[in-house]
Amino acid sequence: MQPVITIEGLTKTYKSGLQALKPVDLTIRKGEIFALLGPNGAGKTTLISIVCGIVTPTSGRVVADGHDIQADYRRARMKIGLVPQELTTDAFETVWATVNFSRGLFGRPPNAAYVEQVLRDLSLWDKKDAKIMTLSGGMKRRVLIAKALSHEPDILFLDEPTAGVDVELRKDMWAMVRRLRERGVTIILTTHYIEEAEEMADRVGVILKGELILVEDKAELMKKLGKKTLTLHLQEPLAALPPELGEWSLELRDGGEALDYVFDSNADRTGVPSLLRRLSDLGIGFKDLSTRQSSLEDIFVGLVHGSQAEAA
Ligand SMILES: Nc1ncnc2c1ncn2[C@@H]1O[C@H](COP(=O)(O)OP(=O)(O)OP(=O)(O)O)[C@@H](O)[C@H]1O
Repeated sequence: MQPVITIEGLTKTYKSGLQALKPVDLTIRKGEIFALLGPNGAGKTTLISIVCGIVTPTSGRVVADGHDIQADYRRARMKIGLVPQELTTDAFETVWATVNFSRGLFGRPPNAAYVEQVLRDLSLWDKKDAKIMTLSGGMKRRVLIAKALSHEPDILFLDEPTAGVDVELRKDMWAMVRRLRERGVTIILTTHYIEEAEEMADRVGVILKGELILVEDKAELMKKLGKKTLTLHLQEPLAALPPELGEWSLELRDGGEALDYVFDSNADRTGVPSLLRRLSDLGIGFKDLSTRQSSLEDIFVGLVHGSQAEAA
C-alpha cells in the first residue's frame, strides 16, 4: 500500500530536558484509519504536532504526501487538516465566517458549495449564522472539525476527538470519520480510549513514554496477542483450588462458584480438553460455560504491565 506519511528517526526533547519522543519510525498508508493509542503524557500530541508543523522536532524527518514538513512546509501543510485537542475558537465569529476564513488561510479560493457540504455533514448547517460563543461544547467541537476540513485536506489528524464528548456525538464522529475515509481521506487519530481504536482503526500504534512500542493491523493484533478466557460456572462452590489442577493457571472467583481459565486460542494445545477431563475425574461439575475473546483493552493492559516490568 502507498505511504502517505513517512516518519524517520523523529525525536523531541523539550527545553525542560524532557524527552517526549524517542526515535520514532512510522509509515502511514494512504486511505487508512490509524489510531495512535497511549496513556496521558505518552507523546501522542507531540508526535502529531510535529507532523502538523506546530512543534519543531529535535531530529528526524517527516514527509507528508511527498513534501518534507520542514523544507516544504506550506505544501505539506496544505495536505493536512488538524482537529486539535483544545477548543480554540473565534468566539465572536459566526460558524460560516470562521470556516471560510480557515479555508482562505490555506490560500484556497472560496467555495461556498464545499463549505456548505462540510457543515451539512457535521449537522452544523442550521447553525451557520450562529456566533461560536453561543454554541454548546459538542457543537464547538464540530466547528473545529469543519475548520480542519475547510481546505480539503487529504490527511486528517484528530487529537483525542471524543475526549469528554457525549455518546451521541462520539457515534456521529465515528460515522463522519468513516465517510471521510470512503472519500479517500487518510485519518490519524490519537486516543486513550481503547474502545475507540477497536471500533475505528485499521491499524493501531501503541506509544508509551515517547516510544512507539508496537504497530500492527488491528485484526492481526487481536489475533496474535488475543487470549481467551474460559469461565466455568460450577455446580458446587469450591473452597480452594485442588492441587490436582495445579498445571493450569486457574482463578476461582464469585465465592468459588466460577472458575476462570485464560488460554492462548492460537496454541496447538489450549489445555481446555485436558482441563475438562481432569475436572470430570475429580467429580467437579459445572452448570454452564462460556468463553470470551480478549479485547484490545486486555492486550493494552498486558503491554503496559510488560513494559513497566521491563523498566523495573
Ligand atoms: N511544551 C512543552 N514543554 C515541555 N514539556 C512538554 C511540552 N508539551 C508536552 N510536554 C511533555 O511531553 C510529554 C508528552 O506530552 P504529549 O502531550 O505529547 O502527550 P500525550 O500522549 O498527547 O498526552 P495526553 O493524552 O495527555 O494529551 C509529557 O510529559 C508532557 O508533559
